[in-house]
Amino acid sequence: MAAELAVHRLPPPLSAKVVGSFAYLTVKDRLPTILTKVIDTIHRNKNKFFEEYGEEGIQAEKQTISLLSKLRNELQTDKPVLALTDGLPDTESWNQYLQRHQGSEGDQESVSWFKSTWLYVECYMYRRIQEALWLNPPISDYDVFSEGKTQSFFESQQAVITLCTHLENIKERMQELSKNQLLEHFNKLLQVSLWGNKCDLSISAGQDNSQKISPIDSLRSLQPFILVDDSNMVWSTLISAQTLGQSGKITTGRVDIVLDNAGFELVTDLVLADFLISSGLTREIHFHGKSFPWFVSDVTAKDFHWTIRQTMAANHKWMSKSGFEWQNYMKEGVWSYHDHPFWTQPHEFCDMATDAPDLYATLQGADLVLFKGDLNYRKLTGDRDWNHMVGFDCALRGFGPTPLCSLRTLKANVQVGLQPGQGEKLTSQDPDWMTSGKYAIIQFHSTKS
Ligand SMILES: O=P(O)(O)OC[C@H]1O[C@](O)(CO)[C@@H](O)[C@@H]1O
Ligand SMILES: [Mn+2]
Repeated sequence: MAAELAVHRLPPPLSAKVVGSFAYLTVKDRLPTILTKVIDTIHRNKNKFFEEYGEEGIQAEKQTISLLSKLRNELQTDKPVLALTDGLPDTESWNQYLQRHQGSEGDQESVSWFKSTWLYVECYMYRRIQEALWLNPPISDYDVFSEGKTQSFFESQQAVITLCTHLENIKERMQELSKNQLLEHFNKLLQVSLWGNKCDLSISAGQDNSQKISPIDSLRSLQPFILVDDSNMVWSTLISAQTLGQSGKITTGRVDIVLDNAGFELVTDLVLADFLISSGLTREIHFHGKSFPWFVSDVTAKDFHWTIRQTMAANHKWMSKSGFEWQNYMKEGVWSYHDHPFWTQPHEFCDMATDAPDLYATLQGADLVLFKGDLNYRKLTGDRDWNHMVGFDCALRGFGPTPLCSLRTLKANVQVGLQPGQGEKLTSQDPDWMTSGKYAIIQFHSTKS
């Protein structure tokens, strides 16, 4: 890997300072659009705040909107990024990160929305939204993105029912399935979880993203759009995590799923996780979500538990049966939900071992970690402008707590581990292949690099 890095000088992180780049268009257009939608959402809920909190609620609504309008102006006029003032547990680490970014001379101007790195300013925007709410109790814990996330769930009901019915059919016959049949079902549900990632609200700045067609029937037609498919490595990692105990009983491994979006995507992850447990392939699943609302549609603890409750309450027997099963897994500790602050900070994952050694150690306890989505891929690879043929292990720059796999639909112009000529061919066929969400990867890395 070191040799490869020597050959491929470390490319710069993507930044909006490159006029016309995808980062530039995101910072110039999409982030202000998202902020405007947040302001509109808060304004639209003004009466709700009044009903719940009286005059205080109105004051808080007004104050929050003025803070967010100020934030939008800073963003649109490329002002210096400001230190956080809300005194939350992570405020210090955010402000230290900003100081490091400003360099020793404390050059404030150099860290502005269009001059700094895209990954940093985009993460920072969501943390500033949190600050605006946090500074204005009693609406501090209002989730400005909840309407979009719940809508994505409700509008995907048909697909959810199809998925839960499909899972039920497998579970009914689980004992008689051959290993090949098990592998086939695994590959299908891995791909369903992969394509569930198309449904994220930040890329569409909140536009409709519900899943309308059958998630199973569409797999065959989507197959050609998977640019890297290491699913066989994922399968063999699961199998090799199984050990034969003294008593002749097979014990299986632990899989961690670093979640991305709520709504339909979360259901696809829960279905995959249920299959891993009910097939006996895995003994335990740790889910990792966000500790506050993030990138419009990312999963918070509230979303996670709400989704299980909603599935239980469905008036479709296989859907509600799945929901009760999932609640049971949580109760028994077979499944657990975690939300370390690191996931809502701007760090590249190669810094995790130093910046969040406790989280790194947690992930080392898993036999496999699945990273869902585009933002996680950007952080795995440092959001850098890599040559597409650079190896995934090289781009990870030493991050490797345990064998890992990225399940990602491409929504940002970062992609490594392609074959010679593959990137060029895609660019000639489909110029937006890196950002349209049409293409995907199942990209694996074992720690034995
Ligand atoms: O929900 P996902 O798959 O992480 O997608 C979020 C991505 O969408 C974008 O907002 C699109 O540019 C990226 O900034 C971000 O990485
Ligand atoms: Mn997301």
